[in-house]
Amino acid sequence: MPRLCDICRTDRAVLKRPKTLQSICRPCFYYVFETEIHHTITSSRLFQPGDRVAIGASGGKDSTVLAHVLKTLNERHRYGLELFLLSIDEGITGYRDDSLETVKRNQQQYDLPLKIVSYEELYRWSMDAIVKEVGLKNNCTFCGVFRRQALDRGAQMLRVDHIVTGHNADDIAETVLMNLLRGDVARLQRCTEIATTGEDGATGPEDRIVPRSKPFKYTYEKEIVMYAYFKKLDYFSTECIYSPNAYRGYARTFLKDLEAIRPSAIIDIIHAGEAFQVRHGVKMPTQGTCERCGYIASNRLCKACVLLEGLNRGLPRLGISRTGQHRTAEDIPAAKTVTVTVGDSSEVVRGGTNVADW
Ligand SMILES: Nc1ncnc2c1ncn2[C@@H]1O[C@H](COP(=O)(O)OP(=O)(O)OP(=O)(O)O)[C@@H](O)[C@H]1O
Repeated sequence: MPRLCDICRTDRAVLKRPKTLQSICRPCFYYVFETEIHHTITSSRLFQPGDRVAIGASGGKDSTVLAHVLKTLNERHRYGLELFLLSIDEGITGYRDDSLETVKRNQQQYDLPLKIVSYEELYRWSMDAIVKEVGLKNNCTFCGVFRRQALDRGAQMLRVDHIVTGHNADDIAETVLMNLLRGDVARLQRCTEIATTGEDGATGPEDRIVPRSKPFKYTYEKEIVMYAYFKKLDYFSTECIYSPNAYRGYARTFLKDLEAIRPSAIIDIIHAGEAFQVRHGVKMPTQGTCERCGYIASNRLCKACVLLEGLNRGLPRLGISRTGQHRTAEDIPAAKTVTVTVGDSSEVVRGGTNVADW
């Protein structure tokens, strides 16, 4: 006798929900997945009716599912949002050029306006050129700092009120662990915030900063992969060719091991991060404005301007702190894989790739 769905008790269960381990049918999975995100959006009051919202669209599974779900919820619950896709072209041949083709197809599929902003036009440096200069080591520092600012600049060009990104619960729990292990109290305090108004969550001058939020804050990566698979969404699943972010790799492997024993570990770590409070009197960095470009900065110059100056002066190591160092690809302890259970079998997928094998 087929097992019935733990939620509706009517249809046949076809998947095990990664977050709760319930056996459920496909319609109930869509319903709980979308409804939890709707609840996150409304309980955190992320948007106002009439808001223009840019979805940070990389073509990957998270932002593709985000575009799909946000469009669905916007229509279903009449949020009254005007949605845009905003893509940053970092200039990584064989990776971003391919994923941007996916975003262009998503633009047609979801009928949303698309804006692409490139590092080349903003900084006169592509990541291909930066990697030639700095090598694989440390390149993620440049890419991350430039992308944060590029998203902000793109959002200003689109004149949107808000940016949303596809950061999911796993990403946030990993970040909590990383900040804890590094003893980075300032970031630990703000990395669980669902909405931020500036770089790394700091508050900056309002005219410079576009508010940013993470509607997938409580959404498990495994469920995002399942949703994309069952809905047959068109997404790009190759890992970045320059992404040797070893430290996050260790945190990720640890988190996946914990999740395998106890699925609630991801949410528990986020809740622990949310409850974290810094003792009164602990010195925290203060935010000001970059003297050169006007973007928010905790020093005289913002991080992007310091890195750019290093590149332009032929001193690419300028501005790279010890904690910002990354290792080479060989140092990554585990590939970015996701194990999901459909029916009776478990499958390991890389970045949510071979879901077609299920
Ligand atoms: N090049 C980009 N252009 C626009 N938004 C981006 C870009 N890269 C990342 N983002 C945004 O930041 C989020 C987290 O990015 P990250 O690099 O961690 O990718 P990811 O976890 O693989 O997500 P995705 O599956 O959407 O690529 C993405 O979901 C997306 O919203």
